[in-house]
Amino acid sequence: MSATRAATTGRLGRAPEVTVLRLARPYLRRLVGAGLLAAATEFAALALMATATWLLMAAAGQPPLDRLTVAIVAVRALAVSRGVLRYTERLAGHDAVLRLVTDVRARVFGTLAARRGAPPRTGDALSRLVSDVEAVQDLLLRVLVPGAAAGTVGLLAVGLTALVSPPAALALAAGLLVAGVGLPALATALTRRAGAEMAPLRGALAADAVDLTHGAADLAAFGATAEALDTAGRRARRLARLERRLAALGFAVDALGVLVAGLTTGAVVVVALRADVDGVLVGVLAVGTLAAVEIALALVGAARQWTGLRSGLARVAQLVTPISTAGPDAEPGDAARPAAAGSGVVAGGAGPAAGAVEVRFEKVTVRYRAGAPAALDGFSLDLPPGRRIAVVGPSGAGKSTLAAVLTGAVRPDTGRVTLDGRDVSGHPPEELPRAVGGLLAEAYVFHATVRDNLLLGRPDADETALVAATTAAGLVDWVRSQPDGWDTVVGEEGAQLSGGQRQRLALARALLATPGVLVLDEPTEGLDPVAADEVLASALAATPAGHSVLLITHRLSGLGGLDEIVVLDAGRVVQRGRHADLVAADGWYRDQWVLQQAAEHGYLALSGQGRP
Ligand SMILES: Nc1ncnc2c1ncn2[C@@H]1O[C@H](COP(=O)(O)OP(=O)(O)OP(=O)(O)O)[C@@H](O)[C@H]1O
Repeated sequence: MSATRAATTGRLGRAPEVTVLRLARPYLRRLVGAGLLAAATEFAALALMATATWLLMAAAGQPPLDRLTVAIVAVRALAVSRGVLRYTERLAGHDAVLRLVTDVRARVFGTLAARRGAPPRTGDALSRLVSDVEAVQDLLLRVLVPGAAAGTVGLLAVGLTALVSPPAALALAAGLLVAGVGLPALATALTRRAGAEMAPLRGALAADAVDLTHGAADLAAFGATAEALDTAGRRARRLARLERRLAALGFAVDALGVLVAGLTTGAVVVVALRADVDGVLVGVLAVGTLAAVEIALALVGAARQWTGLRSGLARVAQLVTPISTAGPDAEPGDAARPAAAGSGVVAGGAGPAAGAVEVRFEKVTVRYRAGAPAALDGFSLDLPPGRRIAVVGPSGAGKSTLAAVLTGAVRPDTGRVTLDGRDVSGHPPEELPRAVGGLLAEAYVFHATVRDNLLLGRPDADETALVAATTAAGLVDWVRSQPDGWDTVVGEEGAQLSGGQRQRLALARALLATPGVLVLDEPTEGLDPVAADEVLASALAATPAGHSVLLITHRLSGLGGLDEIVVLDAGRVVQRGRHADLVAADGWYRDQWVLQQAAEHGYLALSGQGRP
C-alpha cells in the first residue's frame, strides 16, 4: 500500500469514512432528518426562483390578477419557508453532529490516554483531538448532508423539467452531471495529494511549536536554535505553499463551474425553443437551470472539503478502530516515530570540541526587575583553562543566574563576563556553545531517540564518543538493556525515563558536547547519594584536560577534588576556598556540610546502602 493510501485508509484497510459512519449509527435518524431538511431548503430556493420568474414574465402580459394570486402567495411562502427550513436544518444537523463529535473526541482521548509505549507528542495529540476530530464534523455537515441535498434536488429538477420538455431535461441532466460529478471529481483529483500532505504537516508543525517553546533553553545552549527554527520554518512555508496551490486550483475549478452553468442554461433554452415550449416557460427553465446547476456546484466545495479531510479522518479512524494485531504505535504517520523519520531533534550546531577558554566575571550585577534585590551583586571570579570550580549556596543565592550570565542567556546590568578577553555578548550565538555549554537547570529531553538526544550535544559524535559519555553519566547499561538500544524513543520530555535516567541522559549530552567551559547546573539532581557521588566523579573525570568546569550544586559531597568552592549568598561571595578549608572554618559551608552528612548517613542506613 502506498504511503498516501495507507494514510487515507483505516488500520483494517477500511475507508475512514466507513468507520466514521459506523460511529454515526446512533444518530442516523437525526442525520437523515437534517439531510431531508437541507434538500427541502435547496428545493425551496429553486422553486422560489422559478416561481418568481414565472410571475414576472406572466405579469408582463397583464393577465387577470386571479391568475397570478397563487404564484404571489407561493413566492411569499417559499421565501419564508426557505429561511425557516435552513434554520431547522442547521439545528438538526449540528445537534446530531455535535453529539457524535463528543463521542469521537472521548474515544480518541481514551485511546491516546491508554496507550502503552511511546505516547504521541503534545502538539500532535492536540492536533488529533481538535482539528482531526473536527474533520468528522465537517465530513457530515459540509460533505454528506449538502451532497445528499444537492443530489436529491438535482433529480427533482430534472424530473420537473421533463414534464415541460424531455429534451430540455436531458440537457439539464447532462449539465448537472458535469457540475455535480465531473467537476467534483476533477477538484478531488487535483487537490488529493496536497490535501493528504496537509494534516500530518499541521501536526508536525504543532509539535515543532512545543519543542521550540519547551526546549528553547536547551536548543540555545547547544547552538541548535537556528536549525530548529529553520526546520519549523521550512514546514510552515511548505504548508503555506500547499494552501496557496489549493486556493489557485479552487479558483480555476470555480471558474469552470460558472462556465458550465452558462453553457447548460444556453443548451436548455435552445433545446426548449426548438421544442416549441411556451416563452414564459422557457424563461422559467433558464432561471431554474441556473439555480439547479448552482446547487449542484455545491458538490465541488463538498468534494474539496472531503479531500482535505481524508487524512485527518484516517488519523481519527486509527484511534477509534479496535486495535487488531499491530500495536498502536505501528500506525502510519504516528508521531511516536523516531526523530530520524522526520520531526525529532535537530542536529546541534555545537560542532567539534573547543579548546581551552579563559573566563572572567568582572563585578557582575544582575537585577531581574528594577528595584528588586540583585540576583548577582558585584560578582567577580576568574576561571582559567583547566580550573574546576563549584558554586554553592542557599536557594535563591544566584547560582543559576551565574550560569545564565555565562552562557549569554542573561545580560548583566553592570560589569561584564569575558571569554578569552572578549565580552560574552560579543560572541556570535552560533559560536558560543562551543566555548561555553553544558547541563542547564531543568534540561529538556526531546521526544526522539536516545541517540538523537545525545547528538544534539555533538552532531558528529561516533559510537565510541556516545559510549564514553553515557558511561560517564552512568546510563550506558540501561541503553544496552533496551531492545532498541541507541534508537530507544524516550517519550515526550523523556516521559518514558525515570527522573534519574532523564538527568543522566541530559548529563551525557552535556559531556558529549565537550565545550571549553563545562557548566553543570545540579548534574546529580534526582540521583540517590551513592549514584550522585559516582556520577559526579565520573563526569569530572570525563572532562578533557585543559577544559574548565563550573559546577553548580546544592550538594556538598564529592567536592573534595575541586580547585575552588565559591559560596554565594544573596548574589555575593561569602566564602571561598577548597573543601577541606571550608569544612574547617565557621560558616554556611560547614553548617550545611554537617547537616547534609547527617541526612545522607541516615538515608544510607535506612536504605541498607550504608558505607562501612
Ligand atoms: N527569570 C527570573 N525572573 C525574576 N527573578 C528571577 C528569575 N530567575 C531568578 N530570579 C531571582 O533571582 C534570584 C537568584 O535566583 P537563582 O535561580 O539564580 O538562584 P539559585 O541559587 O540558582 O537558586 P536554587 O538553588 O533554588 O536554584 C532569586 O531571588 C530568584 O527569585
